[in-house]
Amino acid sequence: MKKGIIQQSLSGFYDVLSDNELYRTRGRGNFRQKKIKPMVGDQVEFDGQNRHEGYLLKVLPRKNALTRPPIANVDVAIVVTAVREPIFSTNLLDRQLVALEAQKIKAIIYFTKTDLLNQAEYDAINVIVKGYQEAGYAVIMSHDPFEKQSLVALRKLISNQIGVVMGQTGAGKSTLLNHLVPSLALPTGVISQALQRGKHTTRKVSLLNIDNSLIADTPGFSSYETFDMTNEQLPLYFPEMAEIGKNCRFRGCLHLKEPNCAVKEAVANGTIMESRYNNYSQFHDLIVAQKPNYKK
Ligand SMILES: Nc1nc2c(ncn2[C@@H]2O[C@H](COP(=O)(O)OP(=O)(O)OP(=O)(O)O)[C@@H](O)[C@H]2O)c(=O)[nH]1
Ligand SMILES: [Zn+2]
Repeated sequence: MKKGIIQQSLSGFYDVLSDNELYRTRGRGNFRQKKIKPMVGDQVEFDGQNRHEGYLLKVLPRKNALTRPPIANVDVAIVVTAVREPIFSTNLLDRQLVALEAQKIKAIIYFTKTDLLNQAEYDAINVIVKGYQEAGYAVIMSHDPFEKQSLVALRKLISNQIGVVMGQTGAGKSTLLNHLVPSLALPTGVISQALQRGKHTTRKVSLLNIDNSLIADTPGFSSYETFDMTNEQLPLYFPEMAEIGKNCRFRGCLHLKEPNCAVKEAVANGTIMESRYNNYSQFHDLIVAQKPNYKK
């Protein structure tokens, strides 16, 4: 019996990385009965020899799991966010950040396509960048999106961890990974001018060796609808609101209609970004309307 990590999953096969070797395995028959669905990032026990098909014997307990992209046991996520092509939306960014907070995954926001902006547009995005930094997020943005300094900063933030690159299709996830490690030579797509979005060039989740880290490239999405949480949990997943919300008059304040709400005050005086608050309130209503209501 060996131990390893699922590096990729393809039509019923799981490639397991163990001591720098890859082993091709299949799930044991009883996985299906037990409703065990192995995921990339799973720590597993398996039987196998090189160049022979082996068997996954056991999936070890997960510390976390994302549904979109599907991956388990992630320490850090690089949220690749294009400032245009596809159009930038704080709403989509906040949806991803909430999903990451819920799974206790550290987020790094990496802006791409800044080379397509004029100075005034760049300055406008920079205000948003400052807002996210003040909310506690690591943000990487520069005029030249893949300049050395940005890549060095990113390397430091992901060093020695298991990570995932996520974001809209066409945002530049594979392009970023190719800049980090040119020998990867991952295929990259084109942006459809008509749809102003990418064409799903990356089709599977797979972990790649990047320096001393394992980072997954993942297929992009065009919308992000995952809210696996209750409306009471949601405010905890906006870290700046969770912090300031300690001063609200009511415990469990949802920062909506309650009086003496410290969060609403902070929005009014500009300490909390208005866009974050508006997104929060929209997500809150979406979760309440979600049927059946998600219960932990
Ligand atoms: N000008 C400019 N083009 C970029 C930048 N980043 C990516 N691109 C281009 O945008 C297109 C899409 O990039 P990809 O790296 O394939 O995007 P992706 O996020 O991996 O897309 P999916 O695999 O579909 O999820 C390619 O033509 C890239 O060359 C950038 O910072 N500036
Ligand atoms: Zn409040």
